[in-house]
Amino acid sequence: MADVKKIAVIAGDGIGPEVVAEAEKVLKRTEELFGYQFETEHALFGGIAIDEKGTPLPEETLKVCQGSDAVLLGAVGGPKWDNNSKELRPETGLLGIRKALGLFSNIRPAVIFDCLKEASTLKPEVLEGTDLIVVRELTGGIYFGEKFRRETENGQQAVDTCTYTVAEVERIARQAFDIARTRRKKLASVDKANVLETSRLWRETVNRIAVDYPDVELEHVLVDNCAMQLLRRPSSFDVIVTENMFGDILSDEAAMLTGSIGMLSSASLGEGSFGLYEPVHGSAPDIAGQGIANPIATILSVALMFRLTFGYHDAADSIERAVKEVLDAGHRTGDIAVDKSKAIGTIAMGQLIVDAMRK
Ligand SMILES: NC(=O)c1ccc[n+]([C@@H]2O[C@H](COP(=O)([O-])OP(=O)(O)OC[C@H]3O[C@@H](n4cnc5c(N)ncnc54)[C@H](O)[C@@H]3O)[C@@H](O)[C@H]2O)c1
Ligand SMILES: CC(C)[C@H](C(=O)O)[C@@H](O)C(=O)O
Ligand SMILES: [Mg+2]
Repeated sequence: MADVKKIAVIAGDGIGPEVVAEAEKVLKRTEELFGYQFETEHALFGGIAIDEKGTPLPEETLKVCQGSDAVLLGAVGGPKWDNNSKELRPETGLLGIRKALGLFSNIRPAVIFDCLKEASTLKPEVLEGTDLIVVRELTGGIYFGEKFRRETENGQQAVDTCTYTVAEVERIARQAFDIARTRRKKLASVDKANVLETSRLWRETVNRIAVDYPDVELEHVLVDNCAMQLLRRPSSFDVIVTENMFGDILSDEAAMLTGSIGMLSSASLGEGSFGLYEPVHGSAPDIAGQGIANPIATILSVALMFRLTFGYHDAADSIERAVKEVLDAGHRTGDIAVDKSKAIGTIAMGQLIVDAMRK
């Protein structure tokens, strides 16, 4: 019997449905070319789920994800829901789904396509050879610590708590070391150990785990310095491992090395092969509905799904080669176009990539 892979598709808000539609065409083309079989099931998530179901993460959406081999996610959020209470925010649904599915590790590769060097705001010679992965801890830290407000004699006070346990740091550190082992064997652990207690625990724990990985060169970098070094010497980084909020910020910064946040894919993983795949970017309300969003981050997220969850390396290679070919041929969406007047739209870019896929 054919091995049919179940994929939950949660397109979300803003440009989410626009870029996910192109990624679904890539799934279809993969079936035709390679004979793999996918069964997709769509579910409501984010702002649209708040509007239609009264909650950003409906129970049935979670069930669809839990009953699938992988999840393909677009993006959530938008001004319409920005003033809602915490429970009725699309972003709360995103944190909820990551936690509920046990996705503690978020892999965000930033790879430079040679032909896009001129699209970056950095000088081409600084970018030369840049190929890094941010491994972001995804279910701990200040995102998930206790939050509340209280009245004080100086008025209202808001509290966000940052916590990490040794076990939480250990599992993400091991994963980052394992990834580094398959690459250039360099790991930068990023923290703020000069100020934060969670960072001191982070550093101690990473140092302890490092003993099991003598072949991997480890450096500790303070987060403010890392933000600067990423622009100064991006090619010297191989794998960067860091806590939740630092990883959020540094991965958006790393996106600009590649020319646009519209290029950055991601995988969120737990203990097994199950994964949630999404572009690093958000719902981009400023361009939503115009058909101009770059679908490449989402399409490359499908390639990551093939590699990391399904082991379909031939299909992943095909997608990545197709993206490179289309870019090499000079096709650009507005975010990566030097000459904006020649930019093509989301659907045109998606179709070019689908057409360039080969066995
Ligand atoms: N994973 C997610 O679902 C996710 C991630 C980040 C932000 N968000 C949410 O998205 C909303 C907008 O956030 P933001 O504006 O800070 O970040 P954003 O990533 O949505 O947009 C930042 C900038 O990048 C551009 N951009 C993003 N993706 C693009 C693409 N594929 N092609 C071309 N240009 C692209 C946008 O037009 C915008 O100018 C907020 O509600 C935020 O909470 C969601
Ligand atoms: C939308 C938001 C909650 C999310 C995060 O901070 O994790 C986003 O910025 C991301 O990078 O996936
Ligand atoms: Mg982010």
